[in-house]
Amino acid sequence: MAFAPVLPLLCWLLALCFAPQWLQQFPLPIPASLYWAMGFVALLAGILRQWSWLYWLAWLAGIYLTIQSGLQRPLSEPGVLALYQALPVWITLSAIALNVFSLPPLLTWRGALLATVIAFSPCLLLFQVLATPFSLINPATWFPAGLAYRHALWVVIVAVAVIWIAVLRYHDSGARDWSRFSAWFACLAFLTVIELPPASAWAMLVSIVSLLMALLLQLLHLAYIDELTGLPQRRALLSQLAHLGKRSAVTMLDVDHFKRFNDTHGHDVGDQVLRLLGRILQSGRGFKAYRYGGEEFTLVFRHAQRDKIQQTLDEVRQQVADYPLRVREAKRDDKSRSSKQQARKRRGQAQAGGKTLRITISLGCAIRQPGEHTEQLLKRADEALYQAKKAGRNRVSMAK
Ligand SMILES: Nc1nc2c(ncn2[C@@H]2O[C@H](COP(=O)(O)OP(=O)(O)OP(=O)(O)O)[C@@H](O)[C@H]2O)c(=O)[nH]1
Repeated sequence: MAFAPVLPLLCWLLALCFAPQWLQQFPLPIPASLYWAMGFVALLAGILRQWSWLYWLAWLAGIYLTIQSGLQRPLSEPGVLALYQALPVWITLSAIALNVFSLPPLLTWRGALLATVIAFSPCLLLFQVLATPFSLINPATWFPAGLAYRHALWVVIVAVAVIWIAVLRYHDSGARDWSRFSAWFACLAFLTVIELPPASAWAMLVSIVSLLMALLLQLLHLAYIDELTGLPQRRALLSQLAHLGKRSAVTMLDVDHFKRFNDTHGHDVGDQVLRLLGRILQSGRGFKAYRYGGEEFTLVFRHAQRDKIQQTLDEVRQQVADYPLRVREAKRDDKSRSSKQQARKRRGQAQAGGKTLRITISLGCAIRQPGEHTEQLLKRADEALYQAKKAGRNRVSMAK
């Protein structure tokens, strides 16, 4: 899913390679409608409080404005070539800066000023066109014009893209970061096919759609993914249960003595345990895991093979029990154990020497019976979990 925002870029590049005439014939509503499209995405991002998108939309709008005002003329005109050759440098440096530096909240004077500067700074390059005699830089004198320049540009695009992709893969980046990569790539790719009439509109469209896709995926993420464990949360579970097949099973899973664990080691270490569980369950095979709420998780199986399910659940239980959890925790004395104030103070603290802890989980599983409603199925799984707790914890209990 993280790569989805790159798809519009790939489609456009494929069309550029294999059907450029189709791109030229396709009636694109330009240029004002693209500003409207940017405005729409900006409005959506604002409503969803995803401010970082607004910086990138300001960046895109500035580039488009500069292209529309300065590059819709023959490259042979004085200054136009200089603008054409300075623009990729600006696009790349500003995109890197937007990615690397932490941006202030947009609704502060610093944020608003920065967004304005981002939007209008490429227009400064227009001075290369509008006031050639006063231009301070003239990249046209740095590189030879023509085909050699295009080839050099492609070499630079590919080199930067390879490094960028490596960084995104290394950080396991999400759709948001891939959409920004896509927008940067589209803007630069446009400069290599500048003579195709609607190329700038296509590049902008690709960039806007990439940013929009990432925004919608972010929305989906906020609605369905639990921030702490990275697992889908109860809302996602309920929509999955609505389409549960006849042959299926549900397991409720709960960390043993988690309250005591929290009280002893602090809320931060408790969170660490939930994160670890999230990782283990996410990598589990044969089921889909959800965070039901608190320290409870739900596993959904899409088959009803009792022995296989029991074996899988036992493996998960054993994997958790065997996992040595390395934590750094605060030192504390016995008195503070009972003090709520101290416990609150310890939240957010993770100091002193490291320690290895072990946790266990209990699991209760119910296999769906013919005609059984999912609420009833969940209830039976919950009862089985209760049985597992009652029988001494760290075990799997299968409902009858
Ligand atoms: N650290 C952390 N603790 C949480 C979170 N959500 C719920 N909890 C804690 O989980 C604990 C749940 O405790 P209980 O439901 O009493 O059950 P338990 O201590 O696990 O005992 P048994 O289930 O009987 O083994 C409470 O102390 C909650 O504060 C969370 O997101 N992070």
